[in-house]
Amino acid sequence: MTTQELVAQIKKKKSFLCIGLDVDLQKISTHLLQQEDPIFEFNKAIIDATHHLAVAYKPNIAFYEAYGIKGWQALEKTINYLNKKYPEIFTIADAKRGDIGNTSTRYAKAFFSDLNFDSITVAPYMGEDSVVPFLEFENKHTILLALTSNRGAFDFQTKKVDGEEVYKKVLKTAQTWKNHHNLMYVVGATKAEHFVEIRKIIPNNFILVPGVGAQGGSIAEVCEYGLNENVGLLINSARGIIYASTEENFAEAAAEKAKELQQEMEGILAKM
Ligand SMILES: O=C(O)c1cc(=O)[nH]c(=O)n1[C@@H]1O[C@H](COP(=O)(O)O)[C@@H](O)[C@H]1O
Repeated sequence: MTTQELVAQIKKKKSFLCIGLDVDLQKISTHLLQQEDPIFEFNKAIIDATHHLAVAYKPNIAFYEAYGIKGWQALEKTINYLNKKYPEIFTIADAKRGDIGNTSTRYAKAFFSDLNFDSITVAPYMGEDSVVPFLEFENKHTILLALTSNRGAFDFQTKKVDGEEVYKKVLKTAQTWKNHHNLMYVVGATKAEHFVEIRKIIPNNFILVPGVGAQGGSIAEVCEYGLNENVGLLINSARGIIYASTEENFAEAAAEKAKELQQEMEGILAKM
């Protein structure tokens, strides 16, 4: 998917909501456990109930790998379902990969060619040659971790090297890489006060913002300095939406929660 197509979808739906599909069999409605593939049935119900309110879905791969081959099959069915039934949706494989170039090439093949995701999250720690194999794919997007939502973000990312925070170095350096227009970045919603500085370095790139809902981040605070003229934000919530109810009405409850967030976003977009 091109960035222009993503922006068009955001404007049409008046939403920049990304729903995290982080499925935990211990949290889903027990009636689904009798199904042959409860993970996929859960995702399908959530997607069908919320696709008009969200522009992106982000399955975190850990939640599938944790169930072995069955989890991987459920992931494959989920991405195939999204691509076939809702091709306008932007899909994110939250895999946080990155290795020596030869190995990153295989990760890129797995998520872009085989599974056909539009994007993947990648850790920048191993540097340029670990990221470029992802960037080489036309109309696929590499979402580089910059300033993450967790407490550990302060262990390395905000430490200064030569007078500058490491996460700022990541943002600046990655902008010099080949095909850097295929880059998006992750900045946690819990780090809203950093968006002024971040937008000075990357005024144009999309930023994936996890951490609203269960982690306590605020959409309004992120938007105050995070928006750009193309909107430029994808705000993700997983647990806050998909476990709004753990009963049989889980999909309707997820849709209600997603609608709340979409309406907040619509109000913000109306003021742009
Ligand atoms: O890359 C991510 O998506 C990510 C980066 C980050 O800094 N913080 C973060 O929470 N995430 C992911 O975003 C999702 C957040 O889920 P909830 O806290 O349930 O909304 C999880 O899949 C996390 O792994």
